Amino acid sequence: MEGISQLARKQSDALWQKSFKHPFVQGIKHGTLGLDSFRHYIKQDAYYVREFAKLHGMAAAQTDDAAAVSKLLKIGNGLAEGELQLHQSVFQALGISDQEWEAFRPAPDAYAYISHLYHVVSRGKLGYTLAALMPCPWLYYEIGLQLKDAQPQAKIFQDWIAEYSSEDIEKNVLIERALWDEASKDASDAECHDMTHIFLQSSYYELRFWQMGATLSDWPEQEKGEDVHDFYSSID
Ligand SMILES: Cc1ncc(CO)c(N)n1
Repeated sequence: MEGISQLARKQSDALWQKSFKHPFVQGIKHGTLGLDSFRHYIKQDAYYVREFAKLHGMAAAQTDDAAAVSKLLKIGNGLAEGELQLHQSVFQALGISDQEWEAFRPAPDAYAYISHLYHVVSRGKLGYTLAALMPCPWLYYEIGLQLKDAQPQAKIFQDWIAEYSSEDIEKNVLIERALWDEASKDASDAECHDMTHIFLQSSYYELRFWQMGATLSDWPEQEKGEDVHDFYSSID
């Protein structure tokens, strides 16, 4: 029988294809992405991954199966250690100072994605939680597969590709898919429908994350004298 993970992946395929083709992803592959875009993205992503690691602790609290608790905490710990290391080396390469990081606030799209994850996790059901969390490692794993033979000139892009084409990410995807399929094996049709929708929502936020990087989108900065009227002019 087809598990929930396979069903959700199929239903989100059109959105995933948009991520694969996104100019931000293609720009990393070909080494043509502007460093200002990557810089914006990587700060948002350092915030994202830190919260994502914390969310694994909350996911672990939603099961009494000791093996599942251990797997989720281990993945969360790996995220906190491994990926944050990448972020730190990239921060250094891009000259992002401690002071700049202290002043950092998540942009609307990063904030919305993380808020969505906390919202779903707060429902307290592991199946729903994994539906929300899974597009993150899984989409990046598939992007890693597609980019692994690319040789962009910049070392930061090479390192980024290496991170997401590692065996670790593949293992994590398989472990979490199995946990999700198992947690959902007795789910009703309505619950399956909810979970595939949650997976689709996260997939949509993944797409927005690339777009946020590509367009440098952020809150209007009144402190810097940015004209808030300009910011809203397209809405009037
Ligand atoms: C936004 C986002 N999604 C997924 C991953 C994969 O860990 C990441 N680093 N950032």
